[in-house]
Amino acid sequence: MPIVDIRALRKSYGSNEVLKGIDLQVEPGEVIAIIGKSGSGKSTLLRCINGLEEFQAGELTVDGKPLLHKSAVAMRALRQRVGMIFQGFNLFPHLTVGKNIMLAPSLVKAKDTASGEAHARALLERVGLAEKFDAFADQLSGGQQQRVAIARALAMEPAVLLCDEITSALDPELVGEVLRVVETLAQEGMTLLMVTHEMNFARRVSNRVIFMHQGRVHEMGPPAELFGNPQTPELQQFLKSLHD
Ligand SMILES: Nc1ncnc2c1ncn2[C@@H]1O[C@H](COP(=O)(O)OP(=O)(O)OP(=O)(O)O)[C@@H](O)[C@H]1O
Repeated sequence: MPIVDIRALRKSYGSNEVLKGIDLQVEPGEVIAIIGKSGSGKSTLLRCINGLEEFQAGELTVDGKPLLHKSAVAMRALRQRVGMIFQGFNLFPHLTVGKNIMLAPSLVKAKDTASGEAHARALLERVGLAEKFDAFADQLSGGQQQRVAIARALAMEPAVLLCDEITSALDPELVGEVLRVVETLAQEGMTLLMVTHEMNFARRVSNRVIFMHQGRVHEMGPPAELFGNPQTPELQQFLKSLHD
């Protein structure tokens, strides 16, 4: 059963139809890179999957459960299954790294503070920041903050992790440390959907690449095919534009 199953999804902002019938099945453990020009609907698609945006038509299920905006209970359950990391890290700057992670709902619910703290420390270890538990979030580099954001998302033990241009706000020398963490998660079997401008990463780590154009999945395939032998003029032009 796919972890994410999207059928004929349509989403408009007023009269502007931004997603024009998306079909996508994401299998467990798959790593999917979503590429395309600005405005093609990449972020909107991710935001629909985690329930941040309502859609007008189509079906979307996560882990077999339909996403129904009318049911608050269903939406809460869904949010716990879908982790999302953004370009901005969205940490509380004046709280410690440990406190930031312990604010994740699953850790707030931990039986006692000690078990919540132990879990938070283990998550920090996974992103290579064990020694930063007591540091304040705003004292970390952008790359470190993004790794904390990843640790916080992992606290929910999500069925799928959505990444929306998570390295775009970073200085170039900090990109690698964040991508390495994501690559490790991929190797560990995490299901990942990433909107990214990091084409080398997409080529190397993803199982499938989706090229979005004007609100549609315009081309989709294994990275070697999509990058090596683009079929449509739109993708050819997009790939060429990256080198200009
Ligand atoms: N909250 C909103 N209200 C109205 N229109 C929106 C909203 N969010 C996005 N849009 C419009 O939807 C379209 C798709 O936007 P989206 O952010 O999904 O594209 P994108 O491919 O992720 O672009 P980028 O790479 O620049 O992030 C754009 O035309 C955008 O102007």
